[in-house]
Amino acid sequence: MTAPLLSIRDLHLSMSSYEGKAHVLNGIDLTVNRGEIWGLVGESGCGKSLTGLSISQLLPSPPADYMAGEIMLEGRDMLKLPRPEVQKLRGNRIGMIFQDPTTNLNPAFRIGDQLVDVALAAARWKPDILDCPAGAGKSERKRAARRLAGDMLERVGIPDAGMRLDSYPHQFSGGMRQRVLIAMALIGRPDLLIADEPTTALDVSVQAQILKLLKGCVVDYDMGVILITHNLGVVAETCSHVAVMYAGNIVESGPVAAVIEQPEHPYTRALMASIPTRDTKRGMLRGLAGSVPNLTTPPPGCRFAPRCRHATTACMQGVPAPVRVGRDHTAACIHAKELEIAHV
Ligand SMILES: Nc1ncnc2c1ncn2[C@@H]1O[C@H](COP(=O)(O)OP(=O)(O)OP(=O)(O)O)[C@@H](O)[C@H]1O
Repeated sequence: MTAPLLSIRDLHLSMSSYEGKAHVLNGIDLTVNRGEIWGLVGESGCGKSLTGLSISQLLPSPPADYMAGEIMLEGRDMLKLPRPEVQKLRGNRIGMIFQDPTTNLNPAFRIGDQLVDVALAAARWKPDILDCPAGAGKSERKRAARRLAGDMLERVGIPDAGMRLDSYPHQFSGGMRQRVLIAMALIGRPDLLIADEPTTALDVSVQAQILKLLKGCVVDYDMGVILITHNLGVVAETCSHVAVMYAGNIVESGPVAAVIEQPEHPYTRALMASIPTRDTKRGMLRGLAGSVPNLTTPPPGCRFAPRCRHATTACMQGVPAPVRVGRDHTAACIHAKELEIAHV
């Protein structure tokens, strides 16, 4: 049997700050296969971005301290590999897209030059992405990288791609800049793409185009994707699977259809109930009371218990293990089964 593309097991991460050590990831388990788009959702501060940054090993240590666990990328543990090996895997296996395209493109350089630089760097690990003979000289490689940059811009839907290579970032709209970042992330043909809030800064029609583009790329490039978002609507539209995070734990995970249609963890239900729908009456929107706990001094047991209307003293006894509530569908709640019955 081949190893999954990504397998995270029991990952514990703490971050040091002036307040002390915050236990920001508290036993994360996540498996991503090729062809799957996993949505990582939860309120602000639940550990979504830190999970993404941990996979690509982009957190400096200190303040980051991996206390336990493993992050296996096709069978190789990112936490145990020597630094140059990690850089190599990050360079040729993992692509990343961040939220703000303005800060991730250099305003002083033409779009084409920035894409060419990324293509040439990626070709160090994967020479075959450049369509030129082995042993080609510097200028031939650069011409091939520019051809590839033009192809990628076209692939992500930039009109007149060849000409737009000479534009500067400020000459592009926000949606076009985000497409450039997607082209940049895909140019090295990564196996895993981590997209952290890639459409939050964009209007809804551009957001829909970008998400459609991502879905197409998963099929074309046979990648796995982790899409970090606050928006359950985006997850429902785009993802095949979802992991709901709360205060450093994955509290529910499974196929999108199962989790969205039959959420089993009280936190997921509360998140779903806070989404306005056509039927939501004025003044009737149910927000989620309270806030994510301070992770330097988290509550004992289930971290959601202080905000949960179903909590009992048993919930304070230990971190609940995920229980199976459906096919490939788990919820980390000791009351999940009984609540499921009450819910039907
Ligand atoms: N460099 C850091 N030093 C100390 N604590 C940090 C650091 N970065 C993040 N944290 C803490 O880790 C927790 C998780 O942060 P993270 O950015 O992963 O949350 P998130 O779910 O992605 O939130 P958002 O949706 O707002 O981006 C938060 O409590 C945050 O304050």
